[in-house]
Amino acid sequence: MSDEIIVTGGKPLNGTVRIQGSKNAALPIMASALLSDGTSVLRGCPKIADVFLMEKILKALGAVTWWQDHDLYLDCSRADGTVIPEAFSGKMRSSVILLGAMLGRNKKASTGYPGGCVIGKRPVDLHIQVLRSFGAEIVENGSKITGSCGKLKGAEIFFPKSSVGATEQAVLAAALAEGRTILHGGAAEPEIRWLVRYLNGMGAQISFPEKNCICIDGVKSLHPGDGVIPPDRIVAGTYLMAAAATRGEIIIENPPIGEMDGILEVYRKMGGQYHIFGGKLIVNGKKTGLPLALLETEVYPGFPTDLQSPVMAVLATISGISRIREKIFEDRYKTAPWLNRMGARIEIKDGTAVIDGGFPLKGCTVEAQELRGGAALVIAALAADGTTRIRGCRFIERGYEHICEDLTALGGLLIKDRGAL
Ligand SMILES: CC(=O)N[C@H]1[C@@H](OP(=O)(O)OP(=O)(O)OC[C@H]2O[C@@H](n3ccc(=O)[nH]c3=O)[C@H](O)[C@@H]2O)O[C@H](CO)[C@@H](O)[C@@H]1O
Ligand SMILES: C=C(OP(=O)(O)O)C(=O)O
Repeated sequence: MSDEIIVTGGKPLNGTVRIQGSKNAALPIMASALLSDGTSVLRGCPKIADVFLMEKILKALGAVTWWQDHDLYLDCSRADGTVIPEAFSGKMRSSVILLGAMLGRNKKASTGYPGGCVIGKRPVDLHIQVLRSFGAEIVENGSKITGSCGKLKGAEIFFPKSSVGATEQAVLAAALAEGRTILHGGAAEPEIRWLVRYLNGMGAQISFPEKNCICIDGVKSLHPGDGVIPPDRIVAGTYLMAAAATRGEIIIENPPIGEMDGILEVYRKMGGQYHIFGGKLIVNGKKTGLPLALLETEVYPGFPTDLQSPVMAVLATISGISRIREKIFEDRYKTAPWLNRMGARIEIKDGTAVIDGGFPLKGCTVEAQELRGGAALVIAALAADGTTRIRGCRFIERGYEHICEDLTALGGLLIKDRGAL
């Protein structure tokens, strides 16, 4: 079966776009539904492959789920399963954060190792340390992680490095644990705050007493949650980069503007212009044209690793030498050879991408090997002359609900080709 996006490029984007709900906010909030015996609602939830997969896992654990438009209902009254099928866990990184919630609920949990984008080693040692800190016994046996516990007990945890997933794991485990948990040096990404807001809406007692510190007073029970999933800052950033690469002018109707400082700063350094009016982000990418001496990916509020490949595609359109150093995931440069096939000149030297930009990009056949790398290929294809066939559309669909429709409405021409079924 064909699994391609066909892009006819060469035209500046122009028009207005709305941003879907955030994948990385929705997934841990779905996990939090396991902490109550009732029906939780996620409003404005994106209909993307990873959300559908998390829904399948919750169903395998006994939840009953349904959708009303973009509102996802999760009835977890009988979600007492303790085993995540390996076929599901291996397809998604976020499957691992269910362990804390499952242990909190059912005292037992087992899963295969998590999958997700292949962008580096991505170990789970911090997740396991976190769960052990709460008193859980965790055994790793070849392909499985198995946990058991009595009542989880609150703990003081010092994270040796910032990890979004391990922080979510700790917050989910602590919500129903006995006593107080204090997390030092956990991740500060906005998705953590969205999870906390949702859990507090369920009756959890979580606060941020000072910078880099989260305090969770465990409660005996939580009621079901009901909350909105925020717009996706990475999707907003992707469309911003698409406007920059094509020197287009677009309006983003509902940007999560408070979460985009690091992204907008880099866009501005490339010569891009924008202003905010009535909560909308008005983007003028016409003057994009300045190379970046060195862009480093950072934890929040710095420039996010998830937009590293999209910005690389933009830099390929800008004359001069730019450099990108990926500091979070050591193997997140897989898109560079495909961009080179389109006419870019990118070399990876000692963990740094050196982009000699401004050479014309030409449509050809390329292959997405992971989610954001795939989005970067879409951006390059929009800026290229001619037609590009991007294989591996399924990776892009893990996180983008309607990238073809959105960018076509902005004047790009994208067609999904699934071939004969
Ligand atoms: C579903 C989701 O929200 N995914 C996001 C999440 O992934 P994820 O939660 O997997 O990323 P982490 O923040 O945990 O990873 C940060 C770094 O810590 C390392 N690490 C992580 C866990 C661990 O147990 N041991 C360890 O060494 C990782 O290999 C990486 O180098 O945050 C990443 C960093 O912002 C984003 O790129 C992903 O889009
Ligand atoms: C790396 C990503 O996702 P995951 O952690 O789910 O693989 C991403 O969203 O860019």
